[in-house]
Amino acid sequence: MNLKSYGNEENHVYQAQIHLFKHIYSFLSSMALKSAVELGVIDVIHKHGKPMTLSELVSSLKLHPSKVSVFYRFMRLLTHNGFFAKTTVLIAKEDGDDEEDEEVEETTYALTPPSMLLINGESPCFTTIINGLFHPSVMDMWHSSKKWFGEENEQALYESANGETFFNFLNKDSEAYILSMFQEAMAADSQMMKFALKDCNHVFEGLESLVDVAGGTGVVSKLILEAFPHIKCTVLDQPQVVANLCGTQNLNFVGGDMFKSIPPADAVLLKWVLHDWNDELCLKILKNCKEAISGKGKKGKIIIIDISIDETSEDHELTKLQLNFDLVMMTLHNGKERNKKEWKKLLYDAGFTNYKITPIFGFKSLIEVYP
Ligand SMILES: C[S@@+](CC[C@H](N)C(=O)[O-])C[C@H]1O[C@@H](n2cnc3c(N)ncnc32)[C@H](O)[C@@H]1O
Repeated sequence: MNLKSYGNEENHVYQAQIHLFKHIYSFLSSMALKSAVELGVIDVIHKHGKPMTLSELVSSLKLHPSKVSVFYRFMRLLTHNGFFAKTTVLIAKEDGDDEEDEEVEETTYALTPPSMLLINGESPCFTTIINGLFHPSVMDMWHSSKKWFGEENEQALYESANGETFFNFLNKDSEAYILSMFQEAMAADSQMMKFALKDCNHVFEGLESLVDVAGGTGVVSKLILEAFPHIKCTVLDQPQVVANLCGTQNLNFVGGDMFKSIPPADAVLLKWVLHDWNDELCLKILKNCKEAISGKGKKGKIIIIDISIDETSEDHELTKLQLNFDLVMMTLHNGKERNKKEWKKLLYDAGFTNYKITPIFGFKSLIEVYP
């Protein structure tokens, strides 16, 4: 089978080349975004409080004056990709004589909603996800993928390439900043819950207690408590994650191991947790969750927030993002994003009898599970 079997029309060949090159070159868009974050372009425009001209940006960012034209082209791609919005303004140009100053047209760059998610100090801020995903150990592992595909073991690509698991790398003392960077990235995503909570209030109504399993620094629990202050929330995570965290009257941090046991409650929340693990380990977690809610009989519930891949969706870009997430989970720690059929099997295998999947968190879904 070759291109000729599709006919010789030029259009086919050109379209094929465009498709191919789009994918080969797509990493440049990611890299340009990473550089924009590193340079501080987004923070500088945010602090300026209004759109900035190219020369204002070059001077605020302390770029070398010889880089003005390359910086313009860099901003051109990022603007095309939707991270900056361009407007033209008239700026008075002083010409030194007594005559009225001449006005010249200049382009200014403003932030857009996607770049506003990358402002340091604002909430949510996703720069830590960029720093984490583009860490050299994560980027470089891809050079070992051929070796990895030839190996019999069950190591993730990250471990095969770097000689240690991704979670070990996060937990290493010498890399403490990496663990806090990861926790910050998770916390940023959790902040997004505040936009969706109103759509899923019904899920938390009537609950007296909730365990946020692998709940990190407790951002989601705190948001739930803002809406439902009477719920007794327990955040269970690894001892080193919760060691220095202070609870409140209704928020309790517990260091433990979700594979061993989970404190009892009316409901268990698993946000962005099951996608980290293979089916065998997810079954262990889910069975412990089932045990934790057993005191509530048929009324206990598990609330899962994770991706449910929909390959039939007409939103091709959304599905692509979900499939990209699946590769991140697969290569970093043998986790996986699941489609509807895979969720059904996993939940029934864990002994649950009833569940409902609702896509309400952008690319993620709310999955309500009952015994
Ligand atoms: C992807 S993060 C999700 C954090 C949080 N649920 C959120 O959405 O922000 C996964 C979490 O699992 C925690 N974790 C890993 N192994 C664990 C274990 N055996 N018991 C409890 N928590 C664990 C990690 O420390 C991390 O906080």
